[in-house]
Amino acid sequence: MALALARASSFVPQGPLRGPPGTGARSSTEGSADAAVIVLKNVSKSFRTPAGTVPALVGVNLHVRKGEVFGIIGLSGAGKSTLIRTMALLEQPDEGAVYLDGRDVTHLRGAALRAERRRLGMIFQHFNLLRSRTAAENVALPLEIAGVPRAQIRRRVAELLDLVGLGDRAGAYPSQLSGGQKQRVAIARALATDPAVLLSDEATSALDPQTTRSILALLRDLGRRLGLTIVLVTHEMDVIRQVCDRVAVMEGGRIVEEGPVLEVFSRPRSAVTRAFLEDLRGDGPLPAWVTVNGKPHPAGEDRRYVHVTFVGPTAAEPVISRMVRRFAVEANVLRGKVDQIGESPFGALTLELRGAPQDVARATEFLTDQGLIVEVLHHA
Ligand SMILES: Nc1ncnc2c1ncn2[C@@H]1O[C@H](COP(=O)(O)OP(=O)(O)OP(=O)(O)O)[C@@H](O)[C@H]1O
Repeated sequence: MALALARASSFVPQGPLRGPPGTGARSSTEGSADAAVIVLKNVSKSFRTPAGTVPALVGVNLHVRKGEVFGIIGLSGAGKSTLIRTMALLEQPDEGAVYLDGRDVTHLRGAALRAERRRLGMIFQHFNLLRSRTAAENVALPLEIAGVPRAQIRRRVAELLDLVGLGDRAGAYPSQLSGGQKQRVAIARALATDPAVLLSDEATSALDPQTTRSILALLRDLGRRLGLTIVLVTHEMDVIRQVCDRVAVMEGGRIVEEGPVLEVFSRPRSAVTRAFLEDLRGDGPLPAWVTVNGKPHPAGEDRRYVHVTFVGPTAAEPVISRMVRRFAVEANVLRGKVDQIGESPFGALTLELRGAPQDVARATEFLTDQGLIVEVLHHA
């Protein structure tokens, strides 16, 4: 790709990567390969409303590493938009500090603030394109504001539109483009000033599932090709599943859980994370047809209900059939999901195991020994 987005350092100062100051985070090693690009340290933010003060962020600590896709998920009102707007330097915290490439950018103003913002591209749920401008003119806008010469703008806009697969729609107005195409234009515009970080606030929430997949694949691809760091806010765990490396779960302005996506999906700790994952993990309450008043039936028989999660290589092994052959148990699959998290296989099954208690217990142990994550749901 001609663009190969040769980092346009002429108008975007590239600061040295330094470790974030004293967060206690794993990435605080000076100059390490996974140095944090964005660090938030004890960030709090409230809004005053006629009804009183609304705490939107409460003591938030997090670090986003260079080159990763970092997801932020939460229910409506959890504080996600306020958090990403704080990262985009569009909101200033009441307390705490924000670091970009190791520099404290919490209280910048004027030209210094504008220069840092150019390092942070942002895309939105409703695209925010100017209707009176063509796709090319929308992409050109940040370059015009940055004072880039006309000929250079023309070249770069063409490259950016090619990069997002819209080279042939340069002259189209937003009203002539589909939702997915509009978001592609918005992505090209966000990349125009060659940011280090792309911040996405519910960028796929207005799109159908197929278009969502193509936009997420584009973001993932751009992240890899350009060495971009991507932070995305969503209320859909499926978006996190498809594209993120790590995830933070928010509730009531706080981060209640954070970790690599595979780990959080395999062993969710908080109730809100579990609720988000119920469909993907298939581990809600037992189906009504195996329960009476929430208890398994028929009582008195030797049955155990287990939820097993397979991740990585174990997902490809016939572990359940081996268990049935080896132990005097029968296994009834009550529900299940087999899918992928990023590029790793992931499976989750709820099983009813029938047999003598000692056989059922040994079979359950076997599943754990084979590397599956096993939760016993009910023991009749
Ligand atoms: N400008 C504002 N003025 C007053 N209150 C605000 C403002 N922005 C956010 N809030 C409040 O702060 C809290 C967090 O809002 P925020 O928009 O960050 O949450 P969210 O997780 O992004 O929600 P949603 O998914 O609905 O957008 C909410 O109670 C919200 O009403």
